[in-house]
Amino acid sequence: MNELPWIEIISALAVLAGGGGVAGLLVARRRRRDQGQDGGTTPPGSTQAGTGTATAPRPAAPEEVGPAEVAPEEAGPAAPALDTPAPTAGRLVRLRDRLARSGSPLGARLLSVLSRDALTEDDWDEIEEELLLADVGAGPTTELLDALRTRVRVLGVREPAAVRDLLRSELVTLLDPAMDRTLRTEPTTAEDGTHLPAVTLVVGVNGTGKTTTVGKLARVLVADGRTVVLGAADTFRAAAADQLTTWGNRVGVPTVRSDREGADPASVAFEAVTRGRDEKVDVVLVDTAGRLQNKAGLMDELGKIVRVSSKVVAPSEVLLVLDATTGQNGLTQARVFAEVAGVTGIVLTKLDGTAKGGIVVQVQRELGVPVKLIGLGEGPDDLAPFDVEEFVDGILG
Ligand SMILES: Nc1nc2c(ncn2[C@@H]2O[C@H](COP(=O)(O)OP(=O)(O)OP(=O)(O)O)[C@@H](O)[C@H]2O)c(=O)[nH]1
Repeated sequence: MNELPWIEIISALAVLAGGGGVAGLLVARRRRRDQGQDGGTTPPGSTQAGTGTATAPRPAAPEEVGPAEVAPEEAGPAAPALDTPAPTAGRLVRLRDRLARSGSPLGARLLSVLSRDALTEDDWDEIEEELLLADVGAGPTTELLDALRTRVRVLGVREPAAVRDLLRSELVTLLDPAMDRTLRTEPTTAEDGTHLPAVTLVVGVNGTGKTTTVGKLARVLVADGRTVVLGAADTFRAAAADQLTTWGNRVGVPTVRSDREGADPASVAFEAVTRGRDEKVDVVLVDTAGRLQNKAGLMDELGKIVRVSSKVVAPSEVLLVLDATTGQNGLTQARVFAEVAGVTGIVLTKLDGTAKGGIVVQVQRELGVPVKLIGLGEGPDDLAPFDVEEFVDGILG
């Protein structure tokens, strides 16, 4: 029997096996990259079902520094290759279809009514109902209706493109584009030359997406070239610190945490801010608990965190995380936090899962504080700086 065909078959099998291996590696690598960036739908530390339960193991042994109960979490030698977070610029445009996908977007529904031939009182009632259902709030709804009625009557606008422009400009006005939405994340220098990191406290009721937002915000800052330290001051739920550490590790950001459940959150915040100062880091992001039963307890805890951190450097941002799907209930919580914690900006999460985008208007009006960031999904880079015009274009579909 001729040996040549066998040699060829064996070589061919070897090539196939080798090639398959390379292809498999490429697929696996691409899958990992996709999960880490745009296409990823599973954030670190959360379950597939998105329940927020931390499943990730603690990746590195903590190194003891500072008071015995607080230990910083390092990226560690076993940490996987770092992610490259998606650039911040253009994120809202990239995620815009998430707004349009959340049921029928408010803008599109309004447009369909406004484009009818002759607008009757019933049509105007329908518009009012749409606005109220979308959580725009009673006051802003009346304002928008009045403005639209006047302009439709005075200008006699009829063609769809003109109606769209009209609605767009009224929605933009309602969202107050003049509000300052910049995140204060610039470090400063004290008179004696000490480096002072910018400190951002993230507050809000549990389950709104606080820990996830801190993780995503760290990625936004890293994408913008900032150095970051995380402080896991949500010591109520031990898994929150694990979740945060995992987020940090993915972008090479250390987490200061306590291994003792129920440890003093103010002491963790203090250690995080101190580390940020000593290591000349740009921004310290502090996650807090917020599941306190009453206002007095909340006031005590947040007040203490602010007081104690301010011994090193006072927070330049207090971001309140609100779940857009909770409507009026969220607004009540927001008022309490705004009163207690001196909120400087709102992060509205889960706007991808609701047709109630109007909550942005109501929250800003009620609290007099701008929405600075919005969450549009569970992927690690699904947090975008809020931009009024891009948002309105999103809800107009
Ligand atoms: N669809 C969607 N889900 C989000 C968004 N932001 C956060 N989530 C999900 O909301 C759930 C709760 O998020 P967490 O960050 O654990 O909430 P938390 O406020 O820190 O909760 P505690 O740590 O228990 O106080 C997680 O499953 C997140 O993935 C968003 O913008 N869109």
